[in-house]
Amino acid sequence: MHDAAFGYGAEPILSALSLRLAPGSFHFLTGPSGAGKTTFLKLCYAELVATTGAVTIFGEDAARLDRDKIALTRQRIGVVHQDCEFLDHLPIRENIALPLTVAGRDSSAQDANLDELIAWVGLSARAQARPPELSGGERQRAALARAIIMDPDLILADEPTGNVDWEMSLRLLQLLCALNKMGKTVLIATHDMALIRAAKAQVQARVLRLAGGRVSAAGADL
Ligand SMILES: Nc1ncnc2c1ncn2[C@@H]1O[C@H](COP(=O)(O)OP(=O)(O)OP(=O)(O)O)[C@@H](O)[C@H]1O
Repeated sequence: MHDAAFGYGAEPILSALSLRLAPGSFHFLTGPSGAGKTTFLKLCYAELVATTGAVTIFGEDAARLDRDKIALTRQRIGVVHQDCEFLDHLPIRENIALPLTVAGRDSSAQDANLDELIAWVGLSARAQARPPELSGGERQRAALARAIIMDPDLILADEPTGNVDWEMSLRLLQLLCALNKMGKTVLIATHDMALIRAAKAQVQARVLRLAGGRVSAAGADL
């Protein structure tokens, strides 16, 4: 991001954003409620376009991406939304496979990979359950599996541990740390300072703080 700003109306929510998420890095994004964390993630996903300045995603100016390029770019980004929504009439296994279908890939040809991923997030026994039958922690793990089914380079997670207990938070964190160790860039928006402390024992995590529309960090990568 280079001197990027964004506002939903005339007032900027975010301004003077100049930072780089290096490939393979692990960042937390913190800040009070309403500071703009979700908005920041949406800029990283090209769901919103900077009002001024530039947001560059995988070397491309997000403001100049056409529809096809946006779709291709998003295939390289896995998003875990704050309120992980699913299609309630489909089993969780099919929900996790949905991005493959949307991208026109033959999900049946990737059955083994899909089952391996479902096992990796610990949901094999729940694969045929419908989303409303899952616990909060199971839903979060399903949302993570769906976010990484396309093998993205960048993972954006918005309060991924917001609705789960501490044990499940640690489990989700371990999955995200493992993905980072596989080379994926990870950005997690969270209020949870204990989670950040726990991550620092596992990966080289940097913390970005959003306040007053500006981002600051202790790390050298700003
Ligand atoms: N679609 C929208 N239209 C107008 N204003 C919005 C919209 N989405 C968010 N906002 C406003 O932008 C500001 C930042 O919202 P955002 O959701 O990015 O904050 P946040 O830091 O993620 O908050 P939280 O921690 O509560 O999830 C808030 O004042 C919010 O009301």
